[in-house]
Amino acid sequence: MAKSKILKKRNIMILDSAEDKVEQLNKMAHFDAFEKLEDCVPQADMIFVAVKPHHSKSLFEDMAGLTTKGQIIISIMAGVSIDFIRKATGLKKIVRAMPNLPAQVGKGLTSYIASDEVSRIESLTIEDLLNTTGKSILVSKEKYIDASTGISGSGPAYVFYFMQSMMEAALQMGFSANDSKVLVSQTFEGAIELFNQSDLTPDGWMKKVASKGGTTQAALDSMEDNKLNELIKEAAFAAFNRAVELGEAHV
Ligand SMILES: NC(=O)C1=CN([C@@H]2O[C@H](COP(=O)(O)OP(=O)(O)OC[C@H]3O[C@@H](n4cnc5c(N)ncnc54)[C@H](OP(=O)(O)O)[C@@H]3O)[C@@H](O)[C@H]2O)C=CC1
Ligand SMILES: O=C(O)[C@@H]1CCC=N1
Repeated sequence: MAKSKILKKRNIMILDSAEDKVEQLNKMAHFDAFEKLEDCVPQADMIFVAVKPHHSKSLFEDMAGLTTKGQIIISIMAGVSIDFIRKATGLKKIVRAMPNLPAQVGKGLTSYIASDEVSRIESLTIEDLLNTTGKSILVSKEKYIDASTGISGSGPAYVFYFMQSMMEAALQMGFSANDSKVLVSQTFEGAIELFNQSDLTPDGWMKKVASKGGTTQAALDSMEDNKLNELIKEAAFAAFNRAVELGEAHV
C-alpha cells in the first residue's frame, strides 16, 4: 500500500508496541512508525487494525479519547464484528476486511464490507487502497467475511499443505529437495496459469489431464476413495466456523 502511487510519500503511519520494531520500520522509506497511539491515531483519516482478535479489546480501550467522529476503522481481524468495533470505539464508520498473505506480493484477495455510515466515495477510496495489494470483493453481508476467511483468508495455508504433501511424495520417490521444490512449484504455477487463461472449470481441466485408464485417473480415484474433496470442504468450514466463534467471543 505504502509503495502504491495512490498514497503520497509518508502518507502511512504505522504503530507497533515494540520499540525495536518501530526503529526497524522507521529505516524503511515509505512510512513513519510510532510506538505511542497518541502520536499517530489523532492525525489519521483511516485506522487499519491488524492486531490479533484477542488484543482488540485492550487496544480499543487504549484508543479511547484519541479518536474523532469522522475517522474510519478498517479491521482485518478474523471474526471481530462491526458491531463489536462500533461499541468498543464509539466510532460509526467501520470497515471489516479479510485479506490474505499473498497481499505481500501484490497477489492478495481482500473481501470487505462497510457500515452504512461509510460514504460511497470513502468506500471507493478504501477499495482503491485494498486493490494495491491485489484484488478485492465487496460482500453484501458480514457473514461472507467469515465465510471468505475459510476460503481465501486461510486458503493459502491449504495450498501450502497440498504443496508440502506433494513435496514429501517427491522426496520419497528419490528427488532432491531442490528438484522436489521445482517440480511442485512449477506444477502449481502452470495449473493456475491454465485455469486463469480459460473459462474451463477445475473439473474440466482435471479431465484434460486424465487419460482414460492412465496415471492421473489412478491418483484422482485414490483421492475420491479417500473422500479428499469432503475433507477439504470440511477444513474450509472449520475455518469459517472458527471465525464465527472468534466473533462470538467479542460481543
Ligand atoms: N496472517 C494472515 O494471513 C492473516 C491475518 N489476518 C488477521 O490479521 C491480524 C494479525 O494477524 P498476524 O499478522 O497473523 O499476527 P501477528 O501476531 O504477526 O501480528 C500482530 C501484530 O500486532 C502487534 N500488536 C499487538 N498488540 C498491539 C498493540 N496494542 N498496539 C500495537 N501493536 C500491537 C504485534 O506486535 P508484537 O509482536 O510486538 O506483540 C504484532 O506485530 C489478526 O487479527 C488476523 O486475524 C487476516 C488475514 C490474513
Ligand atoms: O489464522 C488466522 O486466524 C488468520 C485469519 C486468516 C488467516 N490467518
